[in-house]
Amino acid sequence: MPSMAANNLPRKNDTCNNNHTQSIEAAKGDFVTRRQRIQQQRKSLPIASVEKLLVEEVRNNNTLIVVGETGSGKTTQLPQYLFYGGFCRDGGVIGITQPRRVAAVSVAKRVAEECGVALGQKVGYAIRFDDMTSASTRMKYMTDGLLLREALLDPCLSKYSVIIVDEAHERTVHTDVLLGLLKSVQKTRSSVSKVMNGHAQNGLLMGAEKDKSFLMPCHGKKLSPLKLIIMSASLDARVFSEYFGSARAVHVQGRQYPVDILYTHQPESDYLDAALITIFQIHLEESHGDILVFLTGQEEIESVERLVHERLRQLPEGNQKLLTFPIFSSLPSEKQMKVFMPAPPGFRKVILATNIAETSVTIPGIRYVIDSGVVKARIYDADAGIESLDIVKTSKAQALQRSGRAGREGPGKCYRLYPESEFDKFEDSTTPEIKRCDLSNVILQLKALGIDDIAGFDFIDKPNRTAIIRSLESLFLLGALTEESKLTDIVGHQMARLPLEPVYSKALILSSQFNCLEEMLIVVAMLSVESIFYAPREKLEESRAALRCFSSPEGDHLTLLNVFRASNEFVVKNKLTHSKEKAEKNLRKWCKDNFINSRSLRHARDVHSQIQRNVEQMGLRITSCGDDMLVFRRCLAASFFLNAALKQPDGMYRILSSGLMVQIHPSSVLFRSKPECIIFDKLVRTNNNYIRNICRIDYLWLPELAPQCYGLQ
Ligand SMILES: Nc1ncnc2c1ncn2[C@@H]1O[C@H](COP(=O)(O)OP(=O)(O)OP(=O)(O)O)[C@@H](O)[C@H]1O
Repeated sequence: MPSMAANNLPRKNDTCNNNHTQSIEAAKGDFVTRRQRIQQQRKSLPIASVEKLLVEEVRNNNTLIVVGETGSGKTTQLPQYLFYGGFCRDGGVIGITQPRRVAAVSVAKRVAEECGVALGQKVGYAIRFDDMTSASTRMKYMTDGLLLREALLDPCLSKYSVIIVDEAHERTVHTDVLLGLLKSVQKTRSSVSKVMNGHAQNGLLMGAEKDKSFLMPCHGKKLSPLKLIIMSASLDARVFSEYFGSARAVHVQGRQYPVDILYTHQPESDYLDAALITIFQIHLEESHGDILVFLTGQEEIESVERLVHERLRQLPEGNQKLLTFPIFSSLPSEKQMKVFMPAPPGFRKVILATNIAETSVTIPGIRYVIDSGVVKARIYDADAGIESLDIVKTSKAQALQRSGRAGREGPGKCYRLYPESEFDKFEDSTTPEIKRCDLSNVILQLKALGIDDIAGFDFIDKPNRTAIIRSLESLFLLGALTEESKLTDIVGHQMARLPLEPVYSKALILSSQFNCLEEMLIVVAMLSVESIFYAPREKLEESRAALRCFSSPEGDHLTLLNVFRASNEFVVKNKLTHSKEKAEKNLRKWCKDNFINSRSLRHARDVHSQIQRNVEQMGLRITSCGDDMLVFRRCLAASFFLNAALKQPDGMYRILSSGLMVQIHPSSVLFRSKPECIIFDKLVRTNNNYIRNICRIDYLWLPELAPQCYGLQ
């Protein structure tokens, strides 16, 4: 792989700089200083000294793999180099995909600032339900899932001249599907540009030669070949290069600042406690600088947050200047963005994050990283046909990314809460998600893109065959596919349009026939967020009493419905008598009094509005079943029948579709009453196989409502 030596010296003739000279001169005071500092910082990035070389490489190669250390400047700089290198000259857009929303938004903001433009003009972002782009946007940051959805409407991705797939090493399921799709689009566009000089066949052109089923309607558009750049800090360039037909790979050398890595001597039995101790060790002993802690999920983050506050109260006042900021995927975007705001003078910020802050993001002020060494990952048991979220060790690549979040503005330190010998045993890279997840959603999306031969699709890593078959089976049973594995005319297409897990989409579609879509919208929204209830250890009895006020003997779904409706009533009453701010404050208090997680409830309310818009656009009728909850439970049984389970003499449950033995999670309102037959929403594996979100059903409903699965044949 050729290496590009980088030096940190400022260069002459920085094009972007020249273009900005006028605006810099016009600006005053702080603004000028900040702009100058940013431009200085840009020039000192390792990637800056190879700008021209990189632009030449992209000009000469349709596909390029770019590998560079964390913080070398790939994500923020390369799109600008290409913009000024003329790649948008004919109105083409440079699309940069990120695996995560927070990265797409925060990097776009930074690049807009570097270019001295308003966000949404030359530089913009687009994530699900939030489009900050305009006709003049030429550098567009987005999630990889969003670009996949764009491909549904424009299979040739004709507005893009360049697509950069960033953080490809993460190998999320969306990244992998996108890579296969882009490879195909690239071939199609190359043939279109050739054919345009000759003949186009009814505007339909063949995609990848291998994938004969992939016909792409390009409507005789004049298209230039698509430039594709695959980018990452820790990427096995060879795998990607081979996949793209020996594509050229370049390595940008050099990192910005050193990061000291510190390990524990012994393995830690409780990483949460270890994280807490390390936070305070840094806070009390180390010089200024903010702290970023990697944990596995919302529950852990919120419990560490509570413990930090408790310990702070025990410290002398002078040492209490520590502020906590959580960040996890289900936190509303504007709350996520709070982590990027500087701490007030004299205060230190501690950010408690999941792996969503692991790649691409630069959080200003971070000097210390605490890495728990674990992550919550999707694991699919193809034999049982069940996906679960398990806590697993990170890979070396992930550990590297985590430490890379320090040392972006100055030298940093990374505290790994495990011994070095354990790090040596980590896998080099994370197993691609496509090899360990339920494929139903991917298959639905591919089918909607017109790709019928799933096993024949050119995946960089083929998913497990049993997993494909399992997912095809469950989509068939849900009514999304015909026996020939084609998308069904109505249900299949409707399910593909909804941005939800297939079983949730099915529940919404069915509920409109059962006349309980109003209730199902609420329940699907509440199921889409993590932990609505919280039960602090020291107030266990009070929190249980609060839960009893909402709980339904029929199960958790109806309990969640009661919570949502009670909160709605409270909001409506409050809106009449109070200002918006006061009403929101009151709702937070109501949540606190009732041991309800106000963040989660707010997120559920957002999801509810979004999916309500979706179903209205699809023309589904939103009606209510009123007090007839039997209808609603029957609708749940008709949708979640693959998750039906029967009580065994020992109080365990057997999942009917797979035979797997499971237990009701203690947080369920049905934990004690243990009905004979139930449906559940999720399987969580700890030491036991726990099922969560349970609803009581009648066993005899199953052959009636899901004869395709339980019919007597
Ligand atoms: N929002 C920001 N605020 C301050 N500095 C920033 C910001 N975003 C980027 N930078 C600076 O630009 C540098 C390069 O960031 P960039 O995201 O382009 O690097 P990268 O090579 O893509 O790294 P990674 O692979 O870790 O995402 C950072 O190290 C930091 O110094």
